Amino acid sequence: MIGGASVHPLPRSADNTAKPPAPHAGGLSRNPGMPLDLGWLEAMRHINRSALERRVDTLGKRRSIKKEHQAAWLLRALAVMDLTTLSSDDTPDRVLRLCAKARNPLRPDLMAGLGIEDEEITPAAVCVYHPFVSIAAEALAGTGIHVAAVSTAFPHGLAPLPTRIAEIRASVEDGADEIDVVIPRGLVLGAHWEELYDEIAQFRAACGQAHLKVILGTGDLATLRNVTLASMVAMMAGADFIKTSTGKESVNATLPVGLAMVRCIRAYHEHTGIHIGFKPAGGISTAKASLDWLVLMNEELGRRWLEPDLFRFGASSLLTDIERQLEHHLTGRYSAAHRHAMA
Ligand SMILES: O=C[C@H](O)COP(=O)(O)O
Repeated sequence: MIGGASVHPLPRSADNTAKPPAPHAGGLSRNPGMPLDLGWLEAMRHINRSALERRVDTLGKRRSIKKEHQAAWLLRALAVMDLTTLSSDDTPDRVLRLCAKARNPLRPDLMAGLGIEDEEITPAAVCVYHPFVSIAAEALAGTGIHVAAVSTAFPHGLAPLPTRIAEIRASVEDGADEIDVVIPRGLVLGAHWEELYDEIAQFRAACGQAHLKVILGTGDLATLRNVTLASMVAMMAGADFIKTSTGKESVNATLPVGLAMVRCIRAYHEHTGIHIGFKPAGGISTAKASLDWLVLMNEELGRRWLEPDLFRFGASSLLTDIERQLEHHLTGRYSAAHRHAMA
């Protein structure tokens, strides 16, 4: 379930320069979904790619994050992270090490240097394949760190529908409270919107109380129009989050695609009053990239969408660079990546 994990300071205003305020503590109700509205889809078809690209170009240029606030933003990036391992050679030991890292993501000397040794700093969730869900759930019990399972024949989504639905149920049964499903990209490429809607609605039902994140596999979708229409269908069908990529496509999360998706989230919110979360994932491995995404969220959707119940990074190696940058912030020096436990 999304919400409830520890939250950390973040800049207050949309100018990306203000000091961190008190943490926000609220949780959210689920997205109940709505009937498939083909007329609304029709109205969303016209995408101005160059306008989106121009907007992305302005991010971070017009208003850069002040140096003295960078550490707070990096801690925010950590707090909204789904710390992920999705490798073919994953083992129970690796997942246990990842969970230990999630419980204590920063070295004690960094925590002390930043003056946050008394705070609970954790990523929002650990994200794993189904066979490791029960191990992660046990290792993270009582921490408030969520357990996310990738599901529905990740990364391609090409197993029979009953198999994919059974996989969701099995992961929920094993203790996952967030389910990251993939869609069959062919349903988007063939404009089979009713079928896509029905599948996602069934995924939503199978999740029960677990929150549903819908991975679009944007690198496979060919056009920003497809990304937009798939985002809208996913939200109408009951997605609590929409997520860019699996990390396995040849094109990962990009800012123009992210911008198109957050504008869909804004449109859905304006139309229904419902807050949908956003999870860029795949290839986000540097602190600098994470700041670009945070600025995008802050400027496009506002501060509310910087909380872990509405924003996540899916990332397997980002934490290592965040630690390095925090160390640099404190000491003016970079240490070797191997000094950081996830390297
Ligand atoms: O959902 C998370 C992604 O699979 C992580 O991708 P990454 O390994 O490129 O960070």
